[in-house]
Amino acid sequence: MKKLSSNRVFGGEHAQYSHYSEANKCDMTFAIFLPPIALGKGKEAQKVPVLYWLSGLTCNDQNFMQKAGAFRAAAELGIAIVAPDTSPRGESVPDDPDKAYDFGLGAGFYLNATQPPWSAHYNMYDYILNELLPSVQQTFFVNKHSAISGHSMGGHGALTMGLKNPDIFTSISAFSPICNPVNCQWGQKAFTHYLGDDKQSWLEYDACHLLQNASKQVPILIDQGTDDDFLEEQLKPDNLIRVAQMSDYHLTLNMRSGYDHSYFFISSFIDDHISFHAKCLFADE
Ligand SMILES: CC(=O)Oc1ccc2c(C)cc(=O)oc2c1
Repeated sequence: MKKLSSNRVFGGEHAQYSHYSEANKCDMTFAIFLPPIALGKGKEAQKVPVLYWLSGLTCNDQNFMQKAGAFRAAAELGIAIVAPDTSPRGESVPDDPDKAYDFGLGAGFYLNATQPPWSAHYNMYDYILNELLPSVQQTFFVNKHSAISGHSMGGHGALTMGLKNPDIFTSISAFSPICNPVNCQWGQKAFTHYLGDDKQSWLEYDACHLLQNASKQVPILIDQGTDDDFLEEQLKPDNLIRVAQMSDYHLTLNMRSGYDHSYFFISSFIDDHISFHAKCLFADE
């Protein structure tokens, strides 16, 4: 693993690293925030839990770290934050021929592609679960407790990865998530390319389907702006709420009046999400 940058922030450290991913067959960059307590400032260092943050379309490891304003709360509560990139990258990695923002580079949709040419590199699900999590565990002063959050496409990633791995993630949260990708244009385009025409195979990465079939109720918090341009056509939180009610799955959805899809919205409520995860991450201490 190679360290690319380091900054002191709120008494902790923000750093970027690069490492080779076997799943994605390319180098992947990720960012990590370590709170002061994990660095042992003046005292003995303590292992801290980790919040994984999955960013949305067009983003990389830096958008959340530089815009969300999450470090004060994470430093005070003693939580590390890890933000991976949103897709494989590099000369050998294919991109959308039309260079659209909703597919290809910057749009990995946190799944394992099964269709060529995408399947050679677009395996973000395996990368995060089987490579990034173990590497973070081995390299940094963190404990085994993990939670997951994300925005938009990354909210879809947080919901699907969290629901598929209820024994790994203590809690799931999302801002403006794509809640039902099999029923929206962003999801249908990406899933057709990455997974093929068999719509049955898409369900493995659809939060509504996964929630309906969940074996365990992992706590879920969602915040959604009412003035989000993508709310009706792409995000569809009502579909998730309907399934949750039918399945008796208790989740919290806050509709936030006047907020849009941007990091202005995320930064306004990120402290609530960090506190929500802290309750679950520290529950057995
Ligand atoms: C930095 C930033 O604003 O990120 C951003 C903007 C727009 C979107 C859209 C439209 C979708 C998504 O999944 O993520 C996303 C992220």
